[in-house]
Amino acid sequence: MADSAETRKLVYLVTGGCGFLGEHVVRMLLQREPRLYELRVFDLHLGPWLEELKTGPVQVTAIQGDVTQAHEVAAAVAGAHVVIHTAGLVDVFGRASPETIYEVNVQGTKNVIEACVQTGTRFLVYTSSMEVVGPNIKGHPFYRGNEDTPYEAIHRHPYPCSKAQAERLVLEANGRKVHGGLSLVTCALRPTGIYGEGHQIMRDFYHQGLRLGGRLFRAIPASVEHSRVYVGNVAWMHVLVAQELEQRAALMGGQVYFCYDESPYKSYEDFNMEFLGPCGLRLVDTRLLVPYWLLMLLATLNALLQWLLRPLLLYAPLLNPYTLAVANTTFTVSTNKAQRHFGYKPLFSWEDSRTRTIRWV
Ligand SMILES: NC(=O)C1=CN([C@@H]2O[C@H](COP(=O)(O)OP(=O)(O)OC[C@H]3O[C@@H](n4cnc5c(N)ncnc54)[C@H](O)[C@@H]3O)[C@@H](O)[C@H]2O)C=CC1
Ligand SMILES: CC(C)CCC[C@@H](C)[C@H]1CC[C@H]2[C@@H]3[C@H](O)CC4=CC(=O)CC[C@]4(C)[C@H]3CC[C@]12C
Repeated sequence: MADSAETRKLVYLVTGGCGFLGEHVVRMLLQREPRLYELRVFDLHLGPWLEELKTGPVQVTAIQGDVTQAHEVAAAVAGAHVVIHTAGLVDVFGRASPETIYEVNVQGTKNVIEACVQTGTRFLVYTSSMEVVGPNIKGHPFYRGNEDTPYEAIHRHPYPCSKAQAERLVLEANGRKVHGGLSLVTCALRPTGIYGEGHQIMRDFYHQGLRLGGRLFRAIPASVEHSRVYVGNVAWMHVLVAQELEQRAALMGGQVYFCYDESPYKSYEDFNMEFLGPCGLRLVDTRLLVPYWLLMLLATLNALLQWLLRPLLLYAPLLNPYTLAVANTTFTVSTNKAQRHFGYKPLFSWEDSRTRTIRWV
């Protein structure tokens, strides 16, 4: 019954649908949204894996496009019931210029909102980030916080600034009249650091460990805790929000939700070792910590080198003053808002999430 042509009526658009998170959202929609008729996957770079999805009962339409181009976005949005906007430039390493980051993350989001308004699309789910809140430039810890926890959210880095601006635009757009006279319903999801199949930085750490003879050196004290969330659960939350937004518009419209699951609070490195350990790497004697002053010196040196070498080549290592500050500041989330508002429960247990990630690494 769920698969019959009459029940399949909805058109979804996923921007950034070929990214790390976007691919999981796309696959999750195909598995868990029985009302789906057409799924539009919009991305600057389309993945070859999309081809295999085209043989199923849902019409999968691959759209190669750029969110900074308003006309391309409007064409993709026209006729969609729901837009899940995950496209973004995730760059905390100085690979792209601040202008490009703003262009994609802020202007791109403006284009998506305006396209919804012009074409009459009513439901918009935005992938925001915990970085919209923190860690802030003062390095204040955010310990077991929720969506209402007071925190001085002050940033200088272009990535969190751009995500914060884009999130504000999305939330302010809630209630705007769209073409046809109905109201736009928007909400924003704030994942903490996402991990899982396709998490490139995890692979980079793995390869670095192999180059160092199977060892990694602890840089961040084990007492600095981070919340992390499995990509499958983040995708599931997006799908659930998209499904519930119409029925619960008054409650959910204009709201933000942290993405959370049962993944344990750990330091960035200890958490990564949950996956890299079973793959044969070890964190060298946990009492031997690289001194903070040395890390800061290296991070500053990296930033200087990046600036000096910019005219010649792109030097963008993982360690810079910003990533060091993020990695070195406790940021943990403890909330049940998503459960209270739209019945979210993680689809994948910690054990499942761990096993799937290890298999992938
Ligand atoms: N990876 C993480 O830990 C977290 C990610 N996020 C957010 O989740 C979203 C997805 O991030 P990831 O999947 O990790 O990144 P990703 O880089 O793997 O995916 C982003 C996708 O957006 C596409 N894209 C970039 N610029 C575009 C443009 N101008 N037009 C169309 N498509 C464009 C890319 O081609 C890519 O496929 C982003 O909005 C990011 O800010 C939020 C919190 C944590
Ligand atoms: C060797 C260093 C001491 C450790 C470097 C670790 C960093 C590369 C990563 C530490 C924390 C990560 C960020 C965090 O998980 C939150 C994020 C949210 C986003 O929206 C995008 C990704 C990221 C900024 C993530 C990026 C890598 C870290 C800075």
